[in-house]
Amino acid sequence: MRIDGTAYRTIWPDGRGSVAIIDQTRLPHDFAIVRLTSLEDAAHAIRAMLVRGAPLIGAAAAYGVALALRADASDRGLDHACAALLATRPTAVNLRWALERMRRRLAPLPESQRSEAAEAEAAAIADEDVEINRSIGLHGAALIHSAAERKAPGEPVNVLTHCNAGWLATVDWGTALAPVYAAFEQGVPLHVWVDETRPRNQGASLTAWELKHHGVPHTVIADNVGGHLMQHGKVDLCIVGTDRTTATGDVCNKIGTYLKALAAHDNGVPFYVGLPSPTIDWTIADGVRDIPIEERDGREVSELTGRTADGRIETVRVTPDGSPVANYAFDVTPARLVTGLITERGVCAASRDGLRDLFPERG
Ligand SMILES: CSC[C@H]1O[C@H](OP(=O)(O)O)[C@H](O)[C@@H]1O
Repeated sequence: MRIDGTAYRTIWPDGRGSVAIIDQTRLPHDFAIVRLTSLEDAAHAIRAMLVRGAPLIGAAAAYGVALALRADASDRGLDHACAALLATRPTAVNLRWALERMRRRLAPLPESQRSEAAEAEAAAIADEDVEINRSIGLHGAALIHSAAERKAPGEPVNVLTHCNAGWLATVDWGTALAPVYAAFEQGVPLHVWVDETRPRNQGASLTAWELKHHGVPHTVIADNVGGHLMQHGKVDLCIVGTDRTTATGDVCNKIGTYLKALAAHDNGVPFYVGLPSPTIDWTIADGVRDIPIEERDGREVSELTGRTADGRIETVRVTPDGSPVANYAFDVTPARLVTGLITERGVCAASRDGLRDLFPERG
Protein backbone atom coordinates (compact mmCIF):
# COMPACT_ATOMS: atom_id res chain seq x y z
CA MET A 1 0.00 0.00 0.00
CA ARG A 2 1.09 3.62 -0.40
CA ILE A 3 2.40 5.76 2.43
CA ASP A 4 2.84 9.38 1.38
CA GLY A 5 3.04 8.27 -2.24
CA THR A 6 5.57 5.49 -1.70
CA ALA A 7 4.46 1.87 -2.19
CA TYR A 8 5.31 -0.41 0.71
CA ARG A 9 4.89 -3.99 1.72
CA THR A 10 5.18 -4.84 5.41
CA ILE A 11 8.23 -7.06 4.83
CA TRP A 12 10.81 -7.25 2.04
CA PRO A 13 14.37 -8.44 1.38
CA ASP A 14 16.55 -5.33 1.21
CA GLY A 15 19.06 -6.82 -1.23
CA ARG A 16 21.86 -6.58 1.32
CA GLY A 17 21.23 -9.96 2.94
CA SER A 18 18.82 -8.59 5.53
CA VAL A 19 15.04 -8.39 5.67
CA ALA A 20 13.30 -5.05 6.18
CA ILE A 21 10.09 -4.66 8.17
CA ILE A 22 7.88 -1.83 9.31
CA ASP A 23 8.15 -1.72 13.11
CA GLN A 24 4.46 -1.80 14.05
CA THR A 25 5.14 -1.17 17.73
CA ARG A 26 6.14 2.39 16.77
CA LEU A 27 2.94 3.19 14.82
CA PRO A 28 0.95 5.41 14.59
CA HIS A 29 3.38 8.01 15.90
CA ASP A 30 6.57 6.92 14.15
CA PHE A 31 7.07 5.15 10.81
CA ALA A 32 10.26 3.15 11.39
CA ILE A 33 11.93 0.55 9.20
CA VAL A 34 13.89 -2.16 11.02
CA ARG A 35 16.34 -4.56 9.35
CA LEU A 36 16.41 -8.18 10.47
CA THR A 37 19.78 -9.87 9.98
CA SER A 38 19.45 -13.12 11.93
CA LEU A 39 17.12 -15.86 13.15
CA GLU A 40 17.11 -14.17 16.55
CA ASP A 41 16.05 -10.85 15.01
CA ALA A 42 13.17 -12.55 13.21
CA ALA A 43 12.02 -14.47 16.28
CA HIS A 44 12.10 -11.31 18.39
CA ALA A 45 10.19 -9.34 15.75
CA ILE A 46 7.36 -11.90 15.85
CA ARG A 47 7.34 -12.42 19.62
CA ALA A 48 7.47 -8.68 20.45
CA MET A 49 4.95 -7.91 17.67
CA LEU A 50 7.09 -5.63 15.55
CA VAL A 51 5.37 -7.71 12.90
CA ARG A 52 2.00 -9.28 13.69
CA GLY A 53 -1.08 -10.59 11.98
CA ALA A 54 -1.34 -14.23 10.95
CA PRO A 55 -0.23 -13.97 7.28
CA LEU A 56 2.60 -11.59 8.13
CA ILE A 57 3.74 -13.83 10.97
CA GLY A 58 3.95 -16.68 8.44
CA ALA A 59 5.93 -14.61 5.95
CA ALA A 60 8.24 -13.29 8.68
CA ALA A 61 8.90 -16.84 9.89
CA ALA A 62 9.73 -17.92 6.35
CA TYR A 63 12.23 -15.09 5.99
CA GLY A 64 13.53 -15.98 9.46
CA VAL A 65 14.35 -19.48 8.21
CA ALA A 66 16.15 -17.94 5.23
CA LEU A 67 18.20 -15.71 7.54
CA ALA A 68 19.00 -18.70 9.76
CA LEU A 69 20.19 -20.84 6.86
CA ARG A 70 22.56 -18.12 5.69
CA ALA A 71 24.44 -18.90 8.91
CA ASP A 72 23.81 -22.65 9.25
CA ALA A 73 22.16 -24.67 6.47
CA SER A 74 22.67 -28.03 8.17
CA ASP A 75 19.81 -30.31 9.20
CA ARG A 76 20.46 -29.19 12.77
CA GLY A 77 20.36 -25.57 11.68
CA LEU A 78 17.05 -26.05 9.89
CA ASP A 79 15.55 -27.90 12.85
CA HIS A 80 16.72 -25.22 15.27
CA ALA A 81 15.36 -22.39 13.13
CA CYS A 82 11.93 -23.99 12.74
CA ALA A 83 11.68 -24.82 16.44
CA ALA A 84 12.76 -21.34 17.55
CA LEU A 85 10.30 -19.59 15.24
CA LEU A 86 7.42 -21.97 16.03
CA ALA A 87 7.83 -21.13 19.70
CA THR A 88 7.36 -17.39 19.19
CA ARG A 89 3.52 -17.28 19.22
CA PRO A 90 1.05 -20.20 19.54
CA THR A 91 -2.22 -19.14 17.94
CA ALA A 92 -1.79 -18.02 14.32
CA VAL A 93 -1.67 -21.24 12.29
CA ASN A 94 0.16 -19.46 9.44
CA LEU A 95 3.31 -19.75 11.53
CA ARG A 96 3.17 -23.56 11.55
CA TRP A 97 1.97 -23.61 7.92
CA ALA A 98 4.88 -21.49 6.69
CA LEU A 99 7.51 -23.42 8.65
CA GLU A 100 6.17 -26.77 7.43
CA ARG A 101 6.27 -25.45 3.87
CA MET A 102 9.85 -24.21 4.26
CA ARG A 103 10.91 -27.55 5.73
CA ARG A 104 9.26 -29.51 2.89
CA ARG A 105 11.10 -27.36 0.37
CA LEU A 106 14.52 -27.32 2.06
CA ALA A 107 15.03 -30.66 3.82
CA PRO A 108 15.47 -32.66 0.59
CA LEU A 109 18.12 -30.26 -0.75
CA PRO A 110 21.87 -30.44 -0.25
CA GLU A 111 23.10 -27.86 2.26
CA SER A 112 24.81 -25.90 -0.51
CA GLN A 113 21.44 -25.16 -2.17
CA ARG A 114 19.34 -24.47 0.89
CA SER A 115 20.08 -20.79 1.56
CA GLU A 116 19.18 -19.62 -1.95
CA ALA A 117 16.12 -21.89 -2.02
CA ALA A 118 14.97 -20.58 1.36
CA GLU A 119 15.11 -16.98 0.17
CA ALA A 120 13.16 -17.92 -2.97
CA GLU A 121 10.51 -19.84 -1.02
CA ALA A 122 10.06 -17.03 1.50
CA ALA A 123 9.62 -14.58 -1.37
CA ALA A 124 7.08 -16.93 -2.97
CA ILE A 125 5.09 -17.10 0.27
CA ALA A 126 5.08 -13.30 0.45
CA ASP A 127 4.06 -12.87 -3.19
CA GLU A 128 1.30 -15.48 -2.87
CA ASP A 129 -0.05 -13.71 0.21
CA VAL A 130 -0.41 -10.49 -1.78
CA GLU A 131 -2.37 -12.26 -4.53
CA ILE A 132 -4.54 -14.21 -2.07
CA ASN A 133 -5.48 -10.97 -0.31
CA ARG A 134 -6.12 -9.11 -3.54
CA SER A 135 -8.59 -11.86 -4.43
CA ILE A 136 -10.22 -11.75 -0.98
CA GLY A 137 -10.63 -8.03 -1.60
CA LEU A 138 -12.48 -8.52 -4.86
CA HIS A 139 -14.77 -11.24 -3.49
CA GLY A 140 -15.48 -9.22 -0.36
CA ALA A 141 -16.07 -5.98 -2.25
CA ALA A 142 -19.13 -7.61 -3.84
CA LEU A 143 -20.64 -7.93 -0.36
CA ILE A 144 -20.10 -4.23 0.28
CA HIS A 145 -21.61 -3.43 -3.12
CA SER A 146 -24.70 -5.48 -2.18
CA ALA A 147 -25.00 -3.59 1.10
CA ALA A 148 -24.75 -0.30 -0.82
CA GLU A 149 -27.67 -1.29 -3.03
CA ARG A 150 -29.84 -1.52 0.09
CA LYS A 151 -28.98 2.05 1.14
CA ALA A 152 -30.14 5.43 -0.08
CA PRO A 153 -28.01 6.71 -2.98
CA GLY A 154 -24.73 8.15 -1.69
CA GLU A 155 -25.33 6.97 1.86
CA PRO A 156 -22.14 5.22 3.03
CA VAL A 157 -22.04 1.52 3.87
CA ASN A 158 -20.96 1.23 7.51
CA VAL A 159 -18.48 -1.59 8.05
CA LEU A 160 -17.31 -2.51 11.54
CA THR A 161 -13.95 -4.19 11.98
CA HIS A 162 -12.02 -5.42 15.01
CA CYS A 163 -8.29 -5.23 15.63
CA ASN A 164 -6.09 -4.88 12.55
CA ALA A 165 -6.61 -7.22 9.64
CA GLY A 166 -5.43 -4.69 7.12
CA TRP A 167 -2.33 -4.58 4.99
CA LEU A 168 -0.24 -4.25 8.16
CA ALA A 169 -1.40 -7.72 9.22
CA THR A 170 -0.30 -9.26 5.94
CA VAL A 171 2.35 -8.67 3.28
CA ASP A 172 -0.08 -6.37 1.49
CA TRP A 173 -3.81 -5.53 1.01
CA GLY A 174 -4.94 -7.20 4.25
CA THR A 175 -7.75 -9.68 4.71
CA ALA A 176 -10.71 -8.04 6.48
CA LEU A 177 -9.76 -4.65 5.06
CA ALA A 178 -8.98 -5.88 1.54
CA PRO A 179 -12.71 -5.73 0.62
CA VAL A 180 -12.87 -2.23 2.10
CA TYR A 181 -9.93 -1.03 0.01
CA ALA A 182 -11.31 -2.74 -3.12
CA ALA A 183 -14.81 -1.29 -2.68
CA PHE A 184 -13.35 2.14 -1.86
CA GLU A 185 -11.26 2.05 -5.06
CA GLN A 186 -14.43 1.05 -6.95
CA GLY A 187 -16.13 4.20 -5.67
CA VAL A 188 -18.55 2.65 -3.20
CA PRO A 189 -19.42 5.18 -0.46
CA LEU A 190 -18.32 3.57 2.78
CA HIS A 191 -17.23 4.25 6.35
CA VAL A 192 -15.43 2.02 8.80
CA TRP A 193 -16.09 1.75 12.53
CA VAL A 194 -12.68 0.88 13.97
CA ASP A 195 -12.69 -1.00 17.26
CA GLU A 196 -9.75 0.37 19.25
CA THR A 197 -9.09 -3.25 20.33
CA ARG A 198 -7.70 -3.32 23.80
CA PRO A 199 -5.24 -4.08 25.19
CA ARG A 200 -2.68 -3.40 22.42
CA ASN A 201 -5.00 -1.11 20.47
CA GLN A 202 -4.20 -2.54 17.05
CA GLY A 203 -7.39 -0.89 15.79
CA ALA A 204 -6.71 2.56 17.18
CA SER A 205 -3.01 2.54 16.30
CA LEU A 206 -2.81 0.43 13.13
CA THR A 207 -6.19 0.19 11.38
CA ALA A 208 -6.89 3.89 11.84
CA TRP A 209 -3.37 4.71 10.59
CA GLU A 210 -3.85 2.55 7.49
CA LEU A 211 -7.30 3.91 6.65
CA LYS A 212 -6.20 7.50 7.22
CA HIS A 213 -3.26 7.10 4.83
CA HIS A 214 -5.53 5.54 2.23
CA GLY A 215 -8.19 8.22 2.64
CA VAL A 216 -10.90 5.84 3.80
CA PRO A 217 -13.52 7.48 6.08
CA HIS A 218 -13.41 5.91 9.52
CA THR A 219 -14.23 6.47 13.17
CA VAL A 220 -12.31 4.96 16.07
CA ILE A 221 -14.59 3.61 18.81
CA ALA A 222 -14.15 1.95 22.17
CA ASP A 223 -14.47 -1.82 21.96
CA ASN A 224 -17.80 -1.86 23.79
CA VAL A 225 -19.58 0.57 21.44
CA GLY A 226 -20.25 -1.86 18.59
CA GLY A 227 -23.33 -3.48 20.10
CA HIS A 228 -24.98 -0.11 20.66
CA LEU A 229 -24.26 0.91 17.04
CA MET A 230 -25.77 -2.33 15.78
CA GLN A 231 -28.91 -1.85 17.89
CA HIS A 232 -29.36 1.55 16.23
CA GLY A 233 -28.88 0.37 12.66
CA LYS A 234 -25.48 2.03 12.26
CA VAL A 235 -23.59 -1.10 11.17
CA ASP A 236 -24.40 -2.70 7.82
CA LEU A 237 -21.90 -5.53 8.12
CA CYS A 238 -18.93 -6.66 10.16
CA ILE A 239 -15.72 -7.92 8.53
CA VAL A 240 -12.92 -9.24 10.75
CA GLY A 241 -9.73 -11.19 10.28
CA THR A 242 -8.68 -14.54 11.71
CA ASP A 243 -5.58 -16.17 13.08
CA ARG A 244 -6.85 -19.69 12.73
CA THR A 245 -10.12 -21.02 11.31
CA THR A 246 -11.03 -24.66 11.76
CA ALA A 247 -12.16 -27.10 9.07
CA THR A 248 -15.71 -26.59 10.40
CA GLY A 249 -15.61 -22.77 10.26
CA ASP A 250 -14.92 -21.86 13.89
CA VAL A 251 -12.97 -18.58 13.80
CA CYS A 252 -10.16 -17.67 16.17
CA ASN A 253 -9.38 -13.97 16.17
CA LYS A 254 -8.35 -11.12 18.44
CA ILE A 255 -9.97 -11.11 21.87
CA GLY A 256 -13.37 -9.45 21.72
CA THR A 257 -14.31 -10.79 18.29
CA TYR A 258 -16.68 -13.35 19.82
CA LEU A 259 -18.56 -10.64 21.72
CA LYS A 260 -18.91 -8.60 18.52
CA ALA A 261 -20.25 -11.68 16.71
CA LEU A 262 -22.82 -12.21 19.47
CA ALA A 263 -24.01 -8.61 19.14
CA ALA A 264 -24.16 -8.96 15.35
CA HIS A 265 -26.17 -12.18 15.61
CA ASP A 266 -28.57 -10.58 18.09
CA ASN A 267 -29.14 -7.62 15.76
CA GLY A 268 -29.24 -9.45 12.42
CA VAL A 269 -26.00 -7.80 11.22
CA PRO A 270 -24.02 -9.94 8.73
CA PHE A 271 -20.70 -11.07 10.22
CA TYR A 272 -17.97 -11.98 7.70
CA VAL A 273 -14.40 -13.17 8.10
CA GLY A 274 -11.54 -12.51 5.68
CA LEU A 275 -9.94 -15.94 5.45
CA PRO A 276 -6.82 -16.71 3.38
CA SER A 277 -6.48 -20.47 2.97
CA PRO A 278 -3.13 -20.71 4.82
CA THR A 279 -5.10 -19.62 7.89
CA ILE A 280 -7.36 -22.68 7.75
CA ASP A 281 -6.36 -25.39 10.20
CA TRP A 282 -7.71 -28.50 8.48
CA THR A 283 -6.67 -30.66 11.44
CA ILE A 284 -9.08 -29.09 13.94
CA ALA A 285 -12.89 -29.34 14.11
CA ASP A 286 -13.71 -27.81 17.52
CA GLY A 287 -12.08 -24.38 17.75
CA VAL A 288 -13.20 -23.49 21.27
CA ARG A 289 -11.74 -26.73 22.62
CA ASP A 290 -8.65 -27.15 20.49
CA ILE A 291 -7.18 -23.79 19.37
CA PRO A 292 -4.36 -22.66 21.70
CA ILE A 293 -5.08 -19.16 23.02
CA GLU A 294 -2.01 -17.03 23.61
CA GLU A 295 -1.71 -15.36 27.01
CA ARG A 296 0.57 -12.35 26.86
CA ASP A 297 2.39 -10.17 29.40
CA GLY A 298 -0.08 -8.50 31.78
CA ARG A 299 1.68 -5.16 31.31
CA GLU A 300 -0.12 -4.91 27.95
CA VAL A 301 -3.30 -4.47 30.03
CA SER A 302 -1.94 -2.60 33.07
CA GLU A 303 0.07 -0.08 31.04
CA LEU A 304 -0.65 2.26 28.11
CA THR A 305 1.88 3.82 25.75
CA GLY A 306 1.15 7.00 23.84
CA ARG A 307 2.42 10.40 22.77
CA THR A 308 2.37 13.33 25.17
CA ALA A 309 1.19 16.81 24.13
CA ASP A 310 4.82 17.85 23.63
CA GLY A 311 5.55 14.83 21.43
CA ARG A 312 7.23 12.44 23.84
CA ILE A 313 6.34 8.73 23.79
CA GLU A 314 5.51 7.73 27.36
CA THR A 315 4.17 4.64 29.10
CA VAL A 316 1.80 5.01 32.05
CA ARG A 317 0.18 2.55 34.43
CA VAL A 318 -3.62 2.31 34.45
CA THR A 319 -4.20 -0.31 37.17
CA PRO A 320 -3.37 -0.25 40.89
CA ASP A 321 0.09 -1.53 41.75
CA GLY A 322 -0.23 -5.21 42.62
CA SER A 323 -3.61 -5.84 40.98
CA PRO A 324 -3.41 -9.18 39.14
CA VAL A 325 -3.94 -9.01 35.37
CA ALA A 326 -5.09 -11.65 32.86
CA ASN A 327 -4.25 -11.01 29.20
CA TYR A 328 -5.91 -13.50 26.83
CA ALA A 329 -4.99 -12.40 23.29
CA PHE A 330 -7.62 -14.30 21.26
CA ASP A 331 -11.05 -15.89 21.42
CA VAL A 332 -13.01 -18.28 19.21
CA THR A 333 -16.26 -17.41 17.44
CA PRO A 334 -18.30 -20.56 16.76
CA ALA A 335 -19.22 -21.06 13.11
CA ARG A 336 -22.93 -20.65 13.91
CA LEU A 337 -22.30 -16.92 14.50
CA VAL A 338 -20.41 -16.41 11.20
CA THR A 339 -22.41 -15.35 8.13
CA GLY A 340 -19.68 -16.23 5.66
CA LEU A 341 -15.99 -16.79 5.05
CA ILE A 342 -14.38 -14.57 2.38
CA THR A 343 -11.59 -16.68 0.89
CA GLU A 344 -9.39 -16.15 -2.16
CA ARG A 345 -11.63 -18.63 -3.99
CA GLY A 346 -14.89 -16.92 -3.08
CA VAL A 347 -17.35 -16.58 -0.21
CA CYS A 348 -18.63 -19.69 1.52
CA ALA A 349 -20.65 -20.73 4.53
CA ALA A 350 -18.71 -21.19 7.77
CA SER A 351 -18.99 -24.96 7.61
CA ARG A 352 -17.07 -28.08 6.62
CA ASP A 353 -19.17 -28.37 3.47
CA GLY A 354 -18.71 -24.71 2.63
CA LEU A 355 -14.93 -24.92 2.87
CA ARG A 356 -14.82 -28.30 1.12
CA ASP A 357 -16.77 -26.88 -1.84
CA LEU A 358 -14.12 -24.20 -2.30
CA PHE A 359 -11.15 -26.44 -1.44
CA PRO A 360 -12.13 -29.89 -2.74
CA GLU A 361 -8.50 -30.97 -2.74
CA ARG A 362 -8.75 -30.92 1.04
CA GLY A 363 -11.40 -33.66 0.88
C1 LIG B 1 -5.11 -11.06 8.99
S1 LIG B 1 -4.61 -11.74 10.50
C2 LIG B 1 -5.01 -10.42 11.54
C3 LIG B 1 -5.30 -10.86 12.93
O1 LIG B 1 -4.10 -10.94 13.72
C4 LIG B 1 -4.26 -10.10 14.84
O2 LIG B 1 -3.65 -10.59 15.98
P1 LIG B 1 -2.19 -9.98 16.43
O3 LIG B 1 -2.24 -8.51 16.16
O4 LIG B 1 -2.11 -10.34 17.90
O5 LIG B 1 -1.19 -10.71 15.58
C5 LIG B 1 -5.75 -10.03 15.02
O6 LIG B 1 -6.26 -11.22 15.57
C6 LIG B 1 -6.19 -9.86 13.60
O7 LIG B 1 -7.53 -10.07 13.30
